[in-house]
Amino acid sequence: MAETVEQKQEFSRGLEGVIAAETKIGYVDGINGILAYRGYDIETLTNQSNYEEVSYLLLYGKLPSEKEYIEYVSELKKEMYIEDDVYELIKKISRTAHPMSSLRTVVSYIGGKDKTSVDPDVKQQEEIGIKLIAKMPTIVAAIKRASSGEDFIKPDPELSYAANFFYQSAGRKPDTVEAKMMDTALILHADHGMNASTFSAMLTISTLSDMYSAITSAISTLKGPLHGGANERALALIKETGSPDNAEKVLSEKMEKKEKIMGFGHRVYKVYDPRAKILKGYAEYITKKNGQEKLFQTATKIEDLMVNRLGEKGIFPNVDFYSGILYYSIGFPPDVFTPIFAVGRISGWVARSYEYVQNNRLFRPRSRYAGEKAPRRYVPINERN
Ligand SMILES: CC(=O)SCCNC(=O)CCNC(=O)[C@H](O)C(C)(C)COP(=O)(O)OP(=O)(O)OC[C@H]1O[C@@H](n2cnc3c(N)ncnc32)[C@H](O)[C@@H]1OP(=O)(O)O
Ligand SMILES: O=C([O-])CC(=O)C(=O)O
Repeated sequence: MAETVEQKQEFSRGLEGVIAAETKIGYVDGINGILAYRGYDIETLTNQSNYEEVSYLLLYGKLPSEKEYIEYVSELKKEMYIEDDVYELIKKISRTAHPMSSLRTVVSYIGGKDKTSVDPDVKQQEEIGIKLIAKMPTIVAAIKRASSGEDFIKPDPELSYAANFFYQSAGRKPDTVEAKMMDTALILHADHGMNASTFSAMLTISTLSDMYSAITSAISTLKGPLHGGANERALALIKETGSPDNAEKVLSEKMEKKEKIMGFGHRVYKVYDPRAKILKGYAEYITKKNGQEKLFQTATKIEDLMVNRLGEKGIFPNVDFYSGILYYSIGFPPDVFTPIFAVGRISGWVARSYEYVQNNRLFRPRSRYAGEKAPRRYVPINERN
């Protein structure tokens, strides 16, 4: 019998190193620690731009003119509201669900209300994507408030994307530094190559399913602790450690049990994640300002020990290690950290899914069969032991 593709080809566990798409959106250099969106490095964008502009850049491939910027922002403001039944749903499910599960359900529900999701053409996929970029902060803030038993706060059209998210979540307007920190965190999370959740969105849209479904898939994928879910667990580790003096003992116990240390390691970066460097600076600033220095000192002690032990293997803090301290210090509960990641990542999910579907080819890898050889003799039920 002729050899099949599965028998002939080497396979890559977890698709490591496999290049499955071409993109003009974002560039990740895991050896030199570089992350750039459309050619602009993240250090420049976080210093000089804002989330709305970065979102436009990811979607349309260029920085907007003043007119394009005003139009894009007003489109986001027009679409940022959610309806009363969505608030009701959020109230109901937030009694028991983790905020990431609520987010997944809410995006799916909104998709069910939108008739364009039935059989969208490519242009409609983009329009749905922009609606979701606009609504994401409103949805996540509402989930945060419902889970904490607080009343909802509607969006304020006078505020920027990041400030509005903060305002609806916290119930007060951010000061200038808080607004800048939130904006920076959202920019840093906006896009990151073909990470698992982005791949999940692209995979879904490659079947010509709709953008709501693609984003629902992405949220489901981001939730896991090996991906976006690590930020919540990284803070839990820092809090469990309690003080720098305990770090050695806590890490040794976990590593003896072969537990992964959350917020460390990366499939692509074998050096310090450039996003973690920026977030670490903000985490240091805000913990000092809020009298939570111990949290930061404990985190840096964990970092030092981890880098000493595993730096040679290319294991350093990733984006999820310091983001949690930052969010926590400005008042967000840990189970909302991964939904905040989703607020930032929504632009990348939409941009990459839209880019892909414009030049679509179904994703369909194969797996090597390692089971029993066919044909097996079928044993009737009364003869089986
Ligand atoms: C936004 C993001 O998604 S960033 C990533 C967030 N996830 C985390 O922080 C969870 C912790 N980290 C990890 O689990 C991993 O580093 C991943 C999943 C992110 C990437 O891992 P992979 O490329 O699949 O590497 P893999 O899990 O195979 O690990 C390779 C080796 O490094 C070790 N390693 C990797 N990360 C860690 C870690 N965080 N703690 C301890 N050891 C680690 C593994 O135990 C393995 O060791 P071995 O070769 O002795 O068996
Ligand atoms: O790229 C990855 O695999 C994970 C990651 O850092 C991200 O999605 O931001």
